Formats: sequence, structure tokens, C-alpha cells
Amino acid sequence: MSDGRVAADDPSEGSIDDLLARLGTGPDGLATAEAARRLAVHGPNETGAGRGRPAVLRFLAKFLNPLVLILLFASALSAATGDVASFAIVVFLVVASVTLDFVQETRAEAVIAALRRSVALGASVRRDGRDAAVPAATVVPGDVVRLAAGDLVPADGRLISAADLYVGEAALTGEPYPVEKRVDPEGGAADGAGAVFAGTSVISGSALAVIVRTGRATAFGRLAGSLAAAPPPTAFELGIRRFGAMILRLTVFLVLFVATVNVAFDRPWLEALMFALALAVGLTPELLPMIVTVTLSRGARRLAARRVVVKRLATMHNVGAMDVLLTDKTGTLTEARIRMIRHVDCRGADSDRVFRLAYLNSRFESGIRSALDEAILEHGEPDVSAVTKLDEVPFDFERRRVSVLLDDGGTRLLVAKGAPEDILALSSFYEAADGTVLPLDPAARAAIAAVFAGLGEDGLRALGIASRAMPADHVSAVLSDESALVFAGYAVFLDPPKASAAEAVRDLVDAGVTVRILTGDNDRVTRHVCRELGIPVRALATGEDLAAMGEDALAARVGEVDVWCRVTPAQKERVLAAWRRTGAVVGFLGDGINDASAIHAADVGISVDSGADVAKEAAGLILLDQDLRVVRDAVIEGRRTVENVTKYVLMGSSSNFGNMVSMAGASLFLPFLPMAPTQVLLNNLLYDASEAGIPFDRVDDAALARPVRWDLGLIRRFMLVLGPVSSLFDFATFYLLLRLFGPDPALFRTGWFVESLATQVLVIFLIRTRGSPLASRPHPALAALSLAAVAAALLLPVTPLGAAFGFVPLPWSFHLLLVGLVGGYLAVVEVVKRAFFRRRAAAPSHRSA
Ligand SMILES: Nc1ncnc2c1ncn2[C@@H]1O[C@H](COP(=O)(O)OP(=O)(O)OP(=O)(O)O)[C@@H](O)[C@H]1O
Ligand SMILES: [Mg+2]
Repeated sequence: MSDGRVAADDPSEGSIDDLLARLGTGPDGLATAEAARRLAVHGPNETGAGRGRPAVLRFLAKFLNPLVLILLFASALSAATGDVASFAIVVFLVVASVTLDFVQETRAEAVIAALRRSVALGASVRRDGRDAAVPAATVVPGDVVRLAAGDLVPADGRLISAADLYVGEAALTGEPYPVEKRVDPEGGAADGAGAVFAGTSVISGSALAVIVRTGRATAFGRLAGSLAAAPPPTAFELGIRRFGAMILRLTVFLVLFVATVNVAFDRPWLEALMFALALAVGLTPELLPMIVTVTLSRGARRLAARRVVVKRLATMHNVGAMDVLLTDKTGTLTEARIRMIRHVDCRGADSDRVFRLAYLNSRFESGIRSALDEAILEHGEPDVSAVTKLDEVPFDFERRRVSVLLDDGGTRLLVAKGAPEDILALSSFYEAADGTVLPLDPAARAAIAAVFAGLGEDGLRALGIASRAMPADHVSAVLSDESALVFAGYAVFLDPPKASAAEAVRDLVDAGVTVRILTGDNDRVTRHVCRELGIPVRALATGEDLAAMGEDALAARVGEVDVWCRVTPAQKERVLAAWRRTGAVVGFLGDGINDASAIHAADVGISVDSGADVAKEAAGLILLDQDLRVVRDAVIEGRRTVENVTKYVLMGSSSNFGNMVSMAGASLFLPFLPMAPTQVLLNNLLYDASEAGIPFDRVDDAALARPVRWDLGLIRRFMLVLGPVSSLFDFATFYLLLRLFGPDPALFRTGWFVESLATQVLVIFLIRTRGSPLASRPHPALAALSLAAVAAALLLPVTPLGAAFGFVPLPWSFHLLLVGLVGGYLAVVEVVKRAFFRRRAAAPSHRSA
């Protein structure tokens, strides 16, 4: 094709040979150079619709705020009537403020994007005839990819080979059950059974597929483009939005009010309109999104230093609010390295026969390969050259077992391994030490179960191993073959508790996070691990108990059960849902395919970099090292984020808001406007600049000790209490300024400009802590910016720039007055603030469990 593209059409149609020819590839994939060339032509394999508008457009979009537009329009009008200077000033101030916003936000987003790339999904492709791990975004049409259980399918492709491949297509078709896929040599099979699609995941089995189309050309890419599937907003995002809406309503009301009154009093309408608009600009927390993003990205960067990657920003506040953490056991509470230490027969004596069977099973199973399989394969290498695999019943987390059908030197053999209770229950015979097969009478069954119980008491994990001779005409294995088995013995593993986990759990509990364990493993082993780690187990329940509970019974018990054992993936999700219904903010930490749906459903989904694709994809936080200790760091960082955003909002909604309201009120009884529109805008710009340090601010330890939730009610009450304090001082200021200067607009405006800015800005030193401002040191950047803003306001009146804004030098008597007013204001705010938080601390808390 002329533009260098290879044919990218429906992966289900046509024969495989034809498709490979058209894609210019073969079963061995592409050469690296050719793949690079195709990547340049076809673009990256990404479906994300929200990806990068050019920076210029994003910058310009910031002007598309109706307030800003009306303001620019009005000042253009006033320029037309002669006031060109004020037009220039308005344009300058608007551009300065948008630039401040844009630069900060862009830098923050770049940090986050870089972090996200660091945990991007990979794909296993054939390049230059070898398997290579590449980022999934670099997969191109013609690539041959290898798929295994737990993988996300990187792009749309056609199966070249497949073994017991089951795929979850819910994201694409809504179909909740796994769909079987098989090679379709000639093409056209119903329901695309010969093809795999981006956005779906491999549940079990393995395959090789040739990629036919990538990125937005995929079925999922087109869907994502049309639906623009944005995740639902989190409680924090909703809270921020509600806060914005609350301020907006007040602003609209105030602007209409000021405009009406001024028109009613026959004042110059254009100036009145500009004044009202400038007030509105002063009122809107236009920096809020920027402050949120910058605060979050700063938190994300600090966490990156602890090797935790924040993939989804909203997770950052949720983790600060998290009251409950549900976690799996393997790798989190135990060392990730599992070792096989023994292989014993039905009496508990060492047996090579059991090892051989276990090895055969692990060696030939093609589905989910777990750490247990790795441990078996590493343990030794018996000669299996005479063995061929015929079929398998793949592993799944409901059955908790896997069986392979083998031809072992002429005899057909089904070898099963899995959770011991279940394997034993499916057995009707057992192998005695001399190899004879005996029926499993109740006494033998009890003896074999006792061996398993003994291993569990010692904290050893075990898998049951069993086999069954099959007739020679048996070519495919089915579920019902897993019956009348001959029990052989146990494969025994050591999965030692992780020393650091005990402290990590304690730290989380100290930080006010309830920790609960959900595991697919059995109760003895889990109890043992908890005992070793000193984690109290007051109540333990199993998946079987859970299955017998209705929703009400579960709701009643979920709070008290410390450990859930032998739970299936669906049950993990059920426990999670029950916790969420208690009103708690719930985190889920897991690394496996069996954890993915619970991770997805959690408020805080946490996975590890080495985890399965599906788990990583569902998570909002990725731990580069599987270590519970860093979860606490994330919790603290999340709390810090929420606290700092709250500071900004409390500032905006108390002091700044009060000032603007007072100014609107003053415009009623003063014979002139209390500030010129350009002065209001300048006041707002300086105020904004002073707040740019908030994301970097320190947060008191006391505020980080408990989960922090975004609390709009608190903000509203704070505003109602501190608003009047601020207004009281404003009106005192107006009165004193009139007394001091008489009805001189220039002096009055200059005095009020300086006073209002000083009070608005300096109050941050009180609001940023619930305790004494003297005991809590602010971050130097915040202190410097705040003091610089106040200094600028004090110096402006004596500069030519100040003169351009209409300011005049102030007499020394004013500065005395200023010190008195600001000092008095801060003192009263401090007293009121203490009383406010003391009352709140006394009120009953709403925290669950
Ligand atoms: N490869 C395997 N072959 C046979 N059985 C297995 C295999 N992997 C796991 N099982 C069985 O399935 C059970 C559940 O698996 P697993 O322990 O991975 O679940 P989990 O919920 O992830 O537990 P954890 O909290 O320990 O991570 C195991 O206890 C074991 O009995
Ligand atoms: Mg697990």
C-alpha cells in the first residue's frame, strides 16, 4: 500500500495463511526494524481518547471561561469608550493568571504521565524469531504475540495456535462468562471464535496470535472513542464539583445584585458591570483544579520515591480516606519466594512418585502458572521424555485444581493437583507405600486428612496430588474425569512469613486503618502465618461459611471477621462490597487474576508491578516492590493531599469570600466603587500567587493520624462562622478609612486594597493548622510567596506601576491602623478557629468500625 500501511481489516475473516501474507508476516513474527517502521506508520497501540490535545489548544481553552470572556469583552468596550489603559491591564492580568494556572498544571500532568508510563503494560511478541518483552503500546499489525492466563490482549488479532484458551470479553461485549477460543484456519467462524480482541483478557490457557489491527482501529478503540468511557467520579471529585457549584451560585447571585443596585443608583453602568465581573473573578476558585492537580502530582512524586506509582489520580484522595484495607496473603504477608520442601505419600513419608506426578502436572499445564508451579519445576527435573500431553482441564479459582491428560509411555493417565480437601474428596482410592491401589475407606481418608492437618499446623502449604488411569481411547479431558481419583500424596511448600509485614500491619492499624485478610488458601496455614506475624485472629470464616450467609448475615459479621479463607474471586468481591456498604472507604491489595475484580471494585485498588496484567490494569496504585510498608506511606501521602486541598478551599471560602462580599456590600452605601475593577483583578492575582505554595505545604502530624475525608459540611460551617468575622473587620476598615481619609476614592481604594490583601493572605498561617500557628511551621515556599504578596501590596502604591493601577501613596498613620486591623483580625480568627475545631472534636465521629 502506498502509505506503507499493511492491510488492517477484520481479524476473523479469511484464512490464516492469507492473512499472514497480507500482513507481510509469518508465524515467527516481524524483524525489529520492520516493527519500528510499522510503528511509525500506524502509530502507537493506544486507545485512550483523552490523550494529548496540543498544548496551545489546552492553553487557549483556559480562556473559554464565560466570566473571563465577558470580562475581556466588557473591558474591550471600555477601551472603545476611551479607557485603553484599563483594557491593557485587564488583558495582562487575565493572561498572567491563566499562565500561572497552565504552567503549573502542565508540569504536574507531565510528572503523572511519566509515572504512568513506568508501569505501562507489556506484551510478549516474537521479534527476529525470538520472544521479546515490549511495551504493549509498541505492538504493530503483523506482530505475533504470545498470550497466557492473566494477560490483557494488547490488540485485535487472529489465533495461530491456541491451547484451552478462554477469554473474558465483558469489557467488549458485556458477556460475563469466559468464551472459548480456538484456531479457525479458514476464517469466518461464528462469534469471532478464531480471533482475540483488545480490551479482553485471557482467563486460562495460552495462545499465539498475529496482530491484525492496533490502537484506535481495534474494536475496543472504536468503542472507547465513541463512548469516551470516563470512570465515574470519586467522592472527592464530586465534593470538589459540589463546592464549585456552591460558590458559583453565590457568585451569580452577588453579581446580579451588585449590577442591579448600581444601575438602580444610576451609576456608570459599564464600570459597574466590570466591577461586578471582577468580583466574580475574585470569587471563583479558578485555581482549584490546578491546586488539586499540583497537590496530587506532588504526592505522586513523593510516593514514586518510595517505589509506589499512582496510576489514577483520584486514588490518591481515596487512599487518604481509606478506613479498611483488604489484602491477600501470598507475597504480601509472606515472602514472594515459595519453595517446595517435601513430597510425601499418604502416610506422610517422602515419596519420589508424588514428586513425579506433581512435576508432570506443572510441566504440562498451560494455564495460569502460579508460584506453586514455579516451585515444583525448580525442585528437580525427572525424565519425562516418554510423556506427551493430550489435553487438560485448566486451573480456575473456583475449582482450585488443574488436571492434565497424558500419554505416559503407552498408558493414559490423568494427573490432578489442587486444594487438598477437594482432591481428597474427589478420590475413591489411594496409593499405598508399595504402589498398590487400595480403596479409600473412612479410616484411610481420616489418616490422609490428618497428614494434611499436621502440615498446616506447621505452617506448610500443601497441594493434593492424585492420578487416574484412563482408557486408551480417551483423547480429551473433561471436568467429570476429575472423579474416582487415586490419591497419591502431597506436594509441600514453605512460604515463610515476611518479617517486615508484622510491623507494616501494626503501622497501618496505628494510622487508623483496619486490616483484613482474604485468601484462597486454607485456614490452618493462614492462622499459622498470622500467629508468626502477631496479627490477632479473633474470628475466621471460610468461603463455605460465606456462601451460606445472606446479605444481612454478611453485613452483621463482616466487621468482626479478621480472616477469610478459601474464598473464591467472586467471594472476595462480595466481602469487599459488604465492607463498602458499611460506609467505609475500602482498599484491596492483590496481585493475581483472582484479585482483579475486587481491585476494580475497591475505592483504592492496589496491585504490584509483578502482578497479572488484569490486576495491574484494574489498580489505581501499583507497588513496584510487594511490600505492605509502602501502603502506609501512600495512606499518609493521600491524607496530606486532601488536607492541603482543604486548606485552599477553606481559605477561598472564608477570608477571600468574606472580602468580596464586603466589597459588594460597600458598593451600596459608598458614593464610589470601593475598588476599581482592575484593582480587584490585581488583588485576585496576588492572592492566587500567594496560594501557589499550598500544594507544597507541610501538614501537622496530628492531621495525618486518622483517615481524612473531604468534608463539604465542614467547609460550609467554617465559612458561615468565619465569614461574619471577616465582614466585621471589613466594615470596621471601611469606617476607619472614611474617618481617616474622608471621601477620597483613590486613598480609600489603596488602603482597602492593602488591608484586604494582607488579611486574606496572612490568614493562611492560621488556617493551615488546627493547632497553634506558632507550633506548626509552614513550608518555606508557602511562607515566602505569602509574605511576598503582602510586601508587593504594601510597596505598589509608591511605584509607577501602582500609579498605573490608580493607587496613591498612603500616609504613615494608615500603616499603624493596618497593623492594628490585621493583628486584631488574625487574633479573632485564631480564637474562633480553636473554638470551632474544639466543638467538632467533641462531636461524635462518623467513622465506621
Ligand atoms: N498451580 C496450582 N495448581 C493447583 N492448585 C493450585 C495452584 N495454584 C493455586 N492452587 C490452589 O488454589 C488455592 C487458591 O490459590 P491462591 O493461594 O493463589 O489464592 P489467593 O486467594 O491468591 O491466595 P493468597 O492470599 O495466598 O494469595 C490454593 O490454596 C491452592 O489450593
Ligand atoms: Mg494471591
